[in-house]
Amino acid sequence: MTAIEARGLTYSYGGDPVLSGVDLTVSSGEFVALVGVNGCGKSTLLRMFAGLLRPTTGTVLLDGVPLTGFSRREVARRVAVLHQTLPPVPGLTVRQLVRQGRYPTRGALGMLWEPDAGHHADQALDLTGVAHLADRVLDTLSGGERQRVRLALAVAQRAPVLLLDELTAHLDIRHQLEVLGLVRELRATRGLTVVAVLHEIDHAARFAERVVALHGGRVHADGSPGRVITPELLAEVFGVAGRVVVDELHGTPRCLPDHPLAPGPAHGARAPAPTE
Ligand SMILES: Nc1ncnc2c1ncn2[C@@H]1O[C@H](COP(=O)(O)OP(=O)(O)OP(=O)(O)O)[C@@H](O)[C@H]1O
Repeated sequence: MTAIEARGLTYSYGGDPVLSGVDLTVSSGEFVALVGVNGCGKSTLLRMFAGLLRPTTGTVLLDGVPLTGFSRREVARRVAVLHQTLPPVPGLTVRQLVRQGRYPTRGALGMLWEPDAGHHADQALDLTGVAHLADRVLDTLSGGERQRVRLALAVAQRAPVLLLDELTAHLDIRHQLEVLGLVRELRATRGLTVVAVLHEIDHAARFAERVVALHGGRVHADGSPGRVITPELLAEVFGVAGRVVVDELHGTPRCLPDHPLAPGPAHGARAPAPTE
């Protein structure tokens, strides 16, 4: 079943379009990695998937229904977003945030009416490895701790679609592997659909089953990591000459970037042949 579909999406913040004709279908239960250079529109696309931005033209469909047909609460029941920032509420603790942050389950008076809300929040804190931080005040947390709390907040929402932007920002290598492994596990155990912006191509290769590369406002490549992550992609999309080898342990591609290609005509050229 299709979870999210983008049909002919364009978006402009006022100047030249950032996205100009994005077509993308994400099936239920898929883990899709979005890759591309800084500023190519990955976050913009995720924000449109979450209903936070309206496309200039084109349509986003959730479960086959145009997003515009859902209220904000209905969207939030279906789609959880990893927020870029935590609310600047003085004195708010991690547990309070994750319990109260379950926006879609709130009643008219802003009270949590779902009997399991506290349990789900505590479970999300456990799952994301931040239970020990539950009583800490948000603004005392380190960057990496805040990042994992943001993930707990998204997981606590228990929406079937998880949109993750900058998931591994601020995390050390162990925590990067842990959160990516956790997301993969959630996808397997809860059948979540995951769309994640990943800057580390090797992470995309290792953890996602499908990689979508945005370039020039469109989908430039879309397929399994083995098909999409190639020296040509490094050259055409990232402007980098490099090699791609197969990681024998995981059977996934691994990039060995060598040097930036000269800007201009060289960008888009094929990467040089591997050297010894
Ligand atoms: N609110 C805004 N107003 C004007 N321009 C914006 C706004 N938000 C983003 N942009 C511009 O739109 C383009 C796409 O931004 P976006 O954040 O979607 O890129 P991205 O691919 O997620 O980048 P990065 O990898 O650096 O996070 C960039 O050129 C950015 O400067």
